[in-house]
Parts: sequence; structure tokens; C-alpha cells
Amino acid sequence: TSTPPPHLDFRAFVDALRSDDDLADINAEVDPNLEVAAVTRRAYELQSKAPLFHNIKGAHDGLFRILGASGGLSSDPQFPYRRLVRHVGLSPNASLGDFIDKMLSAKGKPGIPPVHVETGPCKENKLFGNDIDLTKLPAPLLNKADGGNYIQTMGINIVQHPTKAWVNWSIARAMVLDKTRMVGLIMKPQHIARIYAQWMESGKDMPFAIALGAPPIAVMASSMPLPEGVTESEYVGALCGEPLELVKCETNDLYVPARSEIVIEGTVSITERAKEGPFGEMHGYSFLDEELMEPIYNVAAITYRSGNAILPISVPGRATGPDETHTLIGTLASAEIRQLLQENGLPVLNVFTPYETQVIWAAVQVDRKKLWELETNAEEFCRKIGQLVFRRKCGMQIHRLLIVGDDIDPFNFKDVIWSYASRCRPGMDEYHFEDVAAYPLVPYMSHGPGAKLTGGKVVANCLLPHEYKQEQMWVTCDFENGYPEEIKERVLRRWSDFGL
Ligand SMILES: Cc1cc2c3c(c1C)C(C)(C)C[C@H]1C=C(c4ccccc4)[C@]4(C(=O)NC(=O)N=C4N2C[C@H](O)[C@H](O)[C@H](O)COP(=O)(O)O)N31
Ligand SMILES: [K+]
Ligand SMILES: [Mn+2]
Repeated sequence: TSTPPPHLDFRAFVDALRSDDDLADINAEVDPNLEVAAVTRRAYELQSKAPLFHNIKGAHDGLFRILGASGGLSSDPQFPYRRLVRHVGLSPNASLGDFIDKMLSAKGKPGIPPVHVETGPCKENKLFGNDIDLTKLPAPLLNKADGGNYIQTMGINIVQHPTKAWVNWSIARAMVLDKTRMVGLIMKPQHIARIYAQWMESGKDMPFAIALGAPPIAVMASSMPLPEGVTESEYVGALCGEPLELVKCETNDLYVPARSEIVIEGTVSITERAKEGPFGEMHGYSFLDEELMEPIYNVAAITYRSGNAILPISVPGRATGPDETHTLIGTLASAEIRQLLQENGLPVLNVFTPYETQVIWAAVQVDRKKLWELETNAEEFCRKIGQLVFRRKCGMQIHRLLIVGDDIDPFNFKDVIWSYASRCRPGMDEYHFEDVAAYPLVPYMSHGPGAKLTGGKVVANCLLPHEYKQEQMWVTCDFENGYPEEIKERVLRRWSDFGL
């Protein structure tokens, strides 16, 4: 069979990065104890090529190579989002707006259920029972403050509701605990936690599978807060217009993408917990007192591709050069927030979480002409938006919303911060929400002055009062807006002659 396109096959995705000259094949031996992660972290920060480590110290029997920064910005400044949009089959010059449009393009369409195939590349090698020793795998230590080796940061956590009506795909971190066990974060209101709670009620351990090196477009849907009850694999089918191909796990009834690099399967205990973390997280902090007791994953089988399977990793941290917790979590939450606001009839054009705000803030771009028709005002409009976004799961990790006009590009932080700094009057233009669910991983919540789990959210109005009812009463003083077309054309034509 011919190799599927990059958005449907991880190996084809890696080859596409190589053909884009956006991949560094590293054959020198590299240590999974911090060195691999440090290289990956610097690759994000310098927006270098994605590092593919072919020679990991301690790798054996084809487990494993490591790919870092699969969701980082591309190394070609002309196409900064090329690596991201390759996940969803868009052309190299596609924008973040195109990426969001693509991920929302299956809304309202019926899901296309996956098809089950007999076997696939992920079945080429199988380990059971005594052959399994997670402590012997080169699972990477990602940050010097981490509490363990996080083998799972970019795989798809697959769990099924006990009624079998809903199979959820998400990304949730997990670290090696011992020979056959991992421990991983399972926190509300995430769907893995909702489903886990159902298994607890049923009194049975929760079957799981983690598919690492899964089809890139499936990784995107797994990182997207699709509505409760939506089976991500069916949404991906609708996105692609064709069903995903899944194969059955060895030790439970779950199904995984047939072309995955590595599959870890077993059951999550509903009784046993272990200390999880600390973990260098998406806001750029690793708090040394992070004492979480999280559920234990009991590993019953590991299956993997021949030819040296590849483990993708994410090394979260400061978004000086964004990593997957910014480029995936932020952007895909933005998509669902836009969908929510548009479905509620609000004149919202786009939503985006600026990397410079560590994706804790989201800019909401409003069509001002349509806003006039609502005959509303800042207080009423901002409160309505806050009530919608801050009371839904897709808004969980956003703590500040900036309401900006259509003269502002939400994907351009200089635009966003200009309107916030100059049009949002302190003490009068911000509407606070103290009774909504907070995102506890935000440092001023987990280690701040107030309650940890609620509040700390605000909607900032970055529109002047008259923008709610008429044309803006100013000329923006920049080259684009401050000069007639004829002058701008003349200046552009003569620019090089001026020697500027
Ligand atoms: C792309 C990506 C997403 C996540 C993570 C990571 C990456 C790379 C790592 C690097 C592993 C860091 C932590 C950081 C994590 C985190 C924990 C809580 C909130 C936000 C992030 C967390 C995690 O440990 N636990 C979690 O419940 N959700 C995570 N998400 C978000 C999650 O994949 C999305 O929210 C998605 O929508 C879930 O699906 P569903 O429940 O809606 O079906 N995880
Ligand atoms: K998801
Ligand atoms: Mn879900």
C-alpha cells in the first residue's frame, strides 16, 4: 500500500519535515537524561529545525528514537507555521487562521467512524509481561526539576466510557514509575477525568491505550477541547473525509491508529495512586512543592513499529519560542472558543491565545459593524462573553480575554497589546469573574494570594465606547493607515532608490 499523506502517517510527516529542510537528523549519541530535552527546548527557543535523535543512549531492540518539537514553529521564517499546518494537510504558507478554520471545518458534519483493520505497522513487535521493563527504556528526563522520566507527553491517551458510547482521545502526561507501571495526571474537567470517574463508579479499572507517533491530525483533535461525548476519531474522519484505520489492542477492547510508532496499553487503577510530578509545565514553571497523588497506569503490553520506532516528545516551558502546549493547546482552545461565541450569535471573527501571554490570555476579534447592530455596550457585551467562555471547558485555561476590533490582527501581538494598552481604561474597562472555574496550573492561582480553584478571570474591553455604535473617530498613525494609497505606492516604488 502506498504511504498515506503526512497528516495521516507520522513517518510520512517526519519525511515531509526532512524534505522541507526542517528536520535535523542527529546520529551522534545523545543522553535521554536531560540532554535530549535541553536540545529540544533550545530548538523551540531558537525556532531551529526539529531534532530527530537516531542514537539515544540506552536504546535497544528498536526502542526508541526520539523526535523533539514536532509542533514547534518551523525553522523557515518565511513559513513559520509550516510544521504546524503539515499536521492537517494544509499548504506551507497557510496561516494560523487557516489552521483554526481547518480544525473547525467538520463542525456540524456527521462524524465518520474509523474502520478496524486486521493489523498494521504498530503490531510488528510485541512485548508482554516479563519482557516489559519501562525502567530499561530510554524515557527522557525533560527538566532538572521533573519528578520522573516523562515517557508520555505527545501520545494520544485513548479511553472509553464504560457504556462504550464514547471513546475519548486526548493528551495527558505520564511518567515512568517502575518496571511495568506509569503514573499520570488525570484532572477535571478533562474528559479523561470524566471517563475515569465513571470507571470508578463501575468499580473496575479503566482500560487505556497510549498511541505515540500517531497520525498528526489525530494528535491535533486529541489536543482540542471538542464537546463532551464527541469521539475524536470520528471527528478526524469528518475532517479528512475518510475513516481512520485502527487496530485492536492486544490486552483490551480499545482500538489504536494502525500506523502508530509505539502503543502502550493496559489499565488505569481506580484505587492505587502514586506521587506524580513535579513537571516543567506549559506556563514556564516547575514548582518544587507540586505534590500530586495521581492514578497508576498498569502496563500490560507494548507494541511498536520495526525500523527503530520514534517516540515524539514535548518539552513544555517558556513560550520564548512556543512549544506544543502553546501551539496546540492554545490554538485549539481558541478554535473552540470562537465556535462557542459564533454559535451564540456574537459577531466574533477570530480568537487567538498570544504566545507572549503564555496562552493564558486570548484575543477575541469583533466585527465592529455587526457589533453596532447589537446596540449594546462594553459592560453588557463583555459580561456576556465572560459568562459564555469562563463557564465552558474550552475556556478553562484562559484567564484574560481581550475584546479587540477588526482593525486588530489577533495573531499579531503588537496589534493586540497596542489596543489593550491604549483603549482599555484601568478600573473601568475590565470585568472580573471570581465565581468561575480557574485553571489551577496558572502560577498566580496555584501559588498566588487567593483561592486556587476559582476566579482570577477577567474580560478586558479594548474598544472605545463610540466603537460600539459608529465608525472609529481616529486615523491610526502607521504607514498602513496614515497615508493615501498614492503616497504609499510612490514611497514603496522609490524605497530602494532612497537607499533605506
Ligand atoms: C498538546 C498537549 C496537551 C496537553 C498536555 C501536553 C501537550 C503537549 C503535555 C506536554 C503532556 C503537558 C500537559 C499539560 C496538560 C494540561 C492539563 C490541564 C489543562 C491543560 C493542559 C496536559 C496533561 O498532562 N493533562 C491534561 O488533561 N491535558 C493536557 N493537555 C491538554 C489536553 O490535551 C487538551 O486540554 C485536550 O482538549 C484534552 O482533551 P479532551 O479532554 O478535551 O478530550 N498535557
Ligand atoms: K480531545
Ligand atoms: Mn474529548
